[in-house]
Amino acid sequence: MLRIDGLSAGYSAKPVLNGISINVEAGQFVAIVGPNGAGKTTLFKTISGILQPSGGQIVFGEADLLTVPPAQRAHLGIAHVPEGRQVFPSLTVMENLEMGAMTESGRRDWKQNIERIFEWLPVLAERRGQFAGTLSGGQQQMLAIGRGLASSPKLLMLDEPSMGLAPSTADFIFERLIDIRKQSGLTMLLVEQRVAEALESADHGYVLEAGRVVLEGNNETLRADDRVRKAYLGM
Ligand SMILES: Nc1ncnc2c1ncn2[C@@H]1O[C@H](COP(=O)(O)OP(=O)(O)OP(=O)(O)O)[C@@H](O)[C@H]1O
Repeated sequence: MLRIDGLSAGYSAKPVLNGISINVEAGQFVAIVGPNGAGKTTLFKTISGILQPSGGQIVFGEADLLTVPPAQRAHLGIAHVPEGRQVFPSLTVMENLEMGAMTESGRRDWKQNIERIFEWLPVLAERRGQFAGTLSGGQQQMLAIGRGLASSPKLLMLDEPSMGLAPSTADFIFERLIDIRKQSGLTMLLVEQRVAEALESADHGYVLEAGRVVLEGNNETLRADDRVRKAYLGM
């Protein structure tokens, strides 16, 4: 579904991604893990078109994504749940979800989508009339995920959904993601600093360090890898 080949990107004179290659098959849950500053958010910005890469290729389905204007990428089926949630604080929960349904498929599937989103994330149904800015961090994260789902995406990209959340709340979010994926078969791409949780949730993973993929494998292989165990799992 998504093929990234030799991608390089950065900010002005600062290179961040150095020729990385990543594959996401339809229906897969792929996690990209790595330390602070490794380039995870930069990678997502490049996929959604916020940042123009300096080299490489991104193919989504049949489309050469780098020739598609950023706003059109959402219509192709890419939903980006950004780092730090970025919900619209002065809009209600329902209005935030409606903002997510601005794509053609989101508008078409709205009735069915909203029912499923409320089923998967019931707190959004309970608080549908509440201003998003008054929600807790965990609730805002669920709203950001719900807004992504409301666009009826083919690929849901999640940038550090656990950021700034208490471990128990983060665990709850990961459980919801596993459940949503199981029930919908949706393709998901996650970037995370919480390596253990990310590799438990996903079926395939990449370790990104200083803008390079240093390891790749299915979640079992990565969790058993000595380097991953020492550097990221505290073993
Ligand atoms: N707008 C920007 N301008 C210049 N440098 C930036 C910008 N955004 C990020 N960087 C730098 O690019 C590098 C990679 O940042 P990025 O946010 O992609 O890393 P990350 O792996 O997502 O880390 P984190 O988990 O801290 O978000 C870092 O050194 C960061 O300081």
